[in-house]
Amino acid sequence: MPTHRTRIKICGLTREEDVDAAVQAGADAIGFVLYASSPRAVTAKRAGELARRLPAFVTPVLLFVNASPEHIEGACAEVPNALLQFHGDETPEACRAAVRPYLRAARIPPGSAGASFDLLKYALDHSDAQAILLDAHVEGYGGGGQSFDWTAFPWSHPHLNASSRLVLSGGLTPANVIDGIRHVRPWAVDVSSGVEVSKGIKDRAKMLAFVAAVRAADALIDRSG
Ligand SMILES: O=C(O)c1ccccc1N[C@@H]1O[C@H](COP(=O)(O)O)[C@@H](O)[C@H]1O
Repeated sequence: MPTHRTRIKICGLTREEDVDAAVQAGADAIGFVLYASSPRAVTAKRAGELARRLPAFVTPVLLFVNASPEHIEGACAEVPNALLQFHGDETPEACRAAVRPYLRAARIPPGSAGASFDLLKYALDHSDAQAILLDAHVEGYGGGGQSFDWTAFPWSHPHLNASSRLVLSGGLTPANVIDGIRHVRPWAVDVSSGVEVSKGIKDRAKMLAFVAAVRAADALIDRSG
């Protein structure tokens, strides 16, 4: 019996058929990118249309990068049950001001520089976030298909892991997600590029393979200790 069921978010969806396929594959959360510079950007109205396809217990996530309070409020009006994801340079105060549950992205520098990122301080500064979403530091803020060094941090620190506050993202694929879960032991994983045909267009077979790999990790990795 698995000791943990890793939650799965699939992000950057733009089409009805991809939303339906992601839900059928077993995603727990579906992300919509409300950042105009992203190739996966959707408008607030479009996010609302797509989110209304989601069944109960599948959470819509609205991703923002340095958005104005008006933009956030307008998008929340379209998707009233959304969890927010702040993926830019937002301060803890700006995140809190949205008065919604949110994920806060931490953008980890590549390679050995990752170890110099003070993740504990970051998590404490953003203690109101439901979870800290770990991503690689890339041009354009995110969605770059790049991984960071998963061995860079003391993941077993009680403030990070025992409180189930980590979401692993950044360059995850069906081929590497088991290894990522083994190293980081996150509450959830988040994928975009790794399940795509092209930016914003998802691949049904890759989404199924990704979910199957996460379930295999859950079966293989003992989280009871
Ligand atoms: O998807 C985007 O275009 C994007 C743009 C700006 C900020 C974040 C973005 N996506 C998020 O980036 C991570 C990692 O994505 P990937 O799997 O490496 O492609 C993920 O949280 C996406 O939600």
